[in-house]
Amino acid sequence: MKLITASILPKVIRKRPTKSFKGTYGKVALIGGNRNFGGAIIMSTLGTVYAGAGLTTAFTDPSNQTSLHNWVPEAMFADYQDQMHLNQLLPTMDVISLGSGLGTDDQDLQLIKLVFSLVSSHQVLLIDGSALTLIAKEKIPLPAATIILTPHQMEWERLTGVKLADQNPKTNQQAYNQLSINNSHLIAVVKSAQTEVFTPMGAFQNTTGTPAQAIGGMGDTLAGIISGFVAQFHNVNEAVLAAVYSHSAIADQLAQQQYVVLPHQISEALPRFMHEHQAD
Ligand SMILES: NC(=O)C1=CN([C@@H]2O[C@H](COP(=O)(O)OP(=O)(O)OC[C@H]3O[C@@H](n4cnc5c(N)ncnc54)[C@H](OP(=O)(O)O)[C@@H]3O)[C@@H](O)[C@H]2O)[C@@H](O)CC1
Ligand SMILES: Nc1ncnc2c1ncn2[C@@H]1O[C@H](COP(=O)(O)OP(=O)(O)O)[C@@H](O)[C@H]1O
Ligand SMILES: [Mg+2]
Repeated sequence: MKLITASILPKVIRKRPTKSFKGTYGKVALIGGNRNFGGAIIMSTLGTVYAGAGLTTAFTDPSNQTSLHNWVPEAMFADYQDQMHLNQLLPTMDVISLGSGLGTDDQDLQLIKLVFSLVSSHQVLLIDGSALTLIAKEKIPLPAATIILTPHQMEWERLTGVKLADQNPKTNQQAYNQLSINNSHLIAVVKSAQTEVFTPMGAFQNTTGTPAQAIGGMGDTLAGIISGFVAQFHNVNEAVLAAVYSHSAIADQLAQQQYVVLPHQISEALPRFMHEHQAD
C-alpha cells in the first residue's frame, strides 16, 4: 500500500488561471441534512465552498435554510423534497454528494433512488453517511457514474460484510475488488485513524490525522472537501487523495495548539492551506 504524503498537493492544487470564472471550478450539489442532522449538511457545504468549488447548492430540509445561509451565504439552498427542482438541477451538476446527515427513513430511501436514477455517467457521485447505510441495508445497486464511497468502519462493515475487527489493508482490498466488479470507476475512502483509499490506480494509506479529529461532523466535512476538490481538479483519483491528506494535515496543524479540532475550523483553514501548497 502506497503512502499519501505532501507530494500529492502540488500535483493537484494548481494556481488558478487568470482567464477563468466560477463555472471553471465546477458545480456541486450536496444532498442531506434532515431536521435533526442539519449540522451535517452545513459542515459538508462549508467544506465544498472553502475548497473552492465554483457553485455549490445544498439540497436539504427547509428547516436548515437560515442556519445554512448564516454559516455559508456563498451556497445556494434547495428543498430536498422538491422533486421537480431535483429533476431540473441535478443533471447540470459536475459532482453530487449524497447522504451526509440524510437519515434512514423511507422518504430518504426514495430520495436515494431518485438521485441514482438521475445521475449520469459523466458525473461524479459521492456517497456518505446515511446513504451508505441505506444502500447496504436495501442492497441498492450503484448507478453508472464515477462513484466515491466515504464510509467509516461501521458503514464499511455494513457495505461489505467485513467485520470491523477483521478490517485491514488486505481484507479491505478484497472487499473493494468485489465492489468494483460492477463499477470500474469506484473509489473507496475507508475512514479511520489511518484512512485507506482504494482506487482503480492502486491503494493508498493516509499519513496525516490526529485523535483531535474524533468528533461528530468530521466525516461530513471530509465529504464536502472531497467534493470541492473533485469539482475543480481534473484527475479524480488524485483529487480525492489530496483532499484526504489536506483535511487531516490541517487538523494536525491545529492540534498543535488545540485539544480538539472542530470540523468547521478545518474548512476555514483550507483556503490558506491550499494557497501555501499550490503549484504553477
Ligand atoms: N451534527 C450533525 O448533524 C451530525 C450528523 N451526523 C450524521 O448522522 C448520520 C449517522 O451517522 P453516524 O456515523 O453518527 O451513525 P452510524 O452510521 O449509525 O454509525 C455509528 C455506529 O457505528 C459504530 N462505530 C463503530 N466504529 C465506528 C467508527 N470507526 N466510526 C463511527 N462509528 C463507529 C458506533 O459505535 P458506538 O459509537 O456506539 O460505540 C455506532 O454504533 C449520518 O448521516 C451522519 O452524516 C454525524 O455526522 C454526526 C454529526
Ligand atoms: N483518531 C483519529 N485519528 C485520525 N482521524 C480520525 C480519528 N478519529 C476520527 N478521525 C477522522 O474523522 C472522520 C470521521 O468520519 P465519520 O465517522 O464519518 O464522521 P461524521 O459522520 O460524524 O461526520 C474521518 O475522516 C476519520 O478519518
Ligand atoms: Mg459520517
